[in-house]
Amino acid sequence: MKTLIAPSILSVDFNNLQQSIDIVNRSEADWLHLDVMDGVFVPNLSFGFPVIDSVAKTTQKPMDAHLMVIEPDKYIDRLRKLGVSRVTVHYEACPHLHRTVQAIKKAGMKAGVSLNPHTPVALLEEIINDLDLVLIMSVNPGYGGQSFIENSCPKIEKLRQLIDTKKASALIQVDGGVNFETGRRLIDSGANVLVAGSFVFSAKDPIDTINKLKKL
Ligand SMILES: O=C(CO)[C@@H](O)[C@H](O)COP(=O)(O)O
Ligand SMILES: [Fe+2]
Repeated sequence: MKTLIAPSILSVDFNNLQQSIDIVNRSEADWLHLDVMDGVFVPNLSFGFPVIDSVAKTTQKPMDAHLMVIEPDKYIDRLRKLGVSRVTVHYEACPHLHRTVQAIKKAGMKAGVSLNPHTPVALLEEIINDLDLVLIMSVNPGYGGQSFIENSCPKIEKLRQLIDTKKASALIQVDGGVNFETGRRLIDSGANVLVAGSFVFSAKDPIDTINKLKKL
């Protein structure tokens, strides 16, 4: 399948948020990645419902919410009402992961599970067939602009093997430190969806950068 690109607005200038949404709208991006952080699951706060509500009004791309929060179940209904298409929760934040995944799907959204860099893919064995997406964190979640963790490529190969063995259909998304070079290697390892934040929005020509990532 073709690689999907999900630009993250975490590192944009929020004084000019509309400008960044327009960039993504005018590009060949597939989804718009929204990083929600609660300052508890990760050591940072980002944005929540008021910002997602504003974004929802003008984005032409499906909204892909990456919840770096504890107790994500509390937010599922409001995300659905705001028009979010996919919700990804963290394995490490969900003691009742199966229940959380079912609640996301019951609300009519696609369900993803994210793994921190230290969390083995084998832990998804009993739930992989219920998932629409697995998000491999290639940095420790919490901040944009960090360097890529090399172990992410062999980890994606293991996940691809698990998905194939189980005849599952989950997409493999990767998030953190993605650029042309790491992006190429991630695709070769089996990734389907690349999230890119600072690489896109610090580029001279963000639209061209998104379109080139798409062609990797
Ligand atoms: O989830 C996160 C960070 O926790 C990401 O989505 C970042 O926004 C990616 O930023 P870059 O590494 O691409 O700058
Ligand atoms: Fe993210």
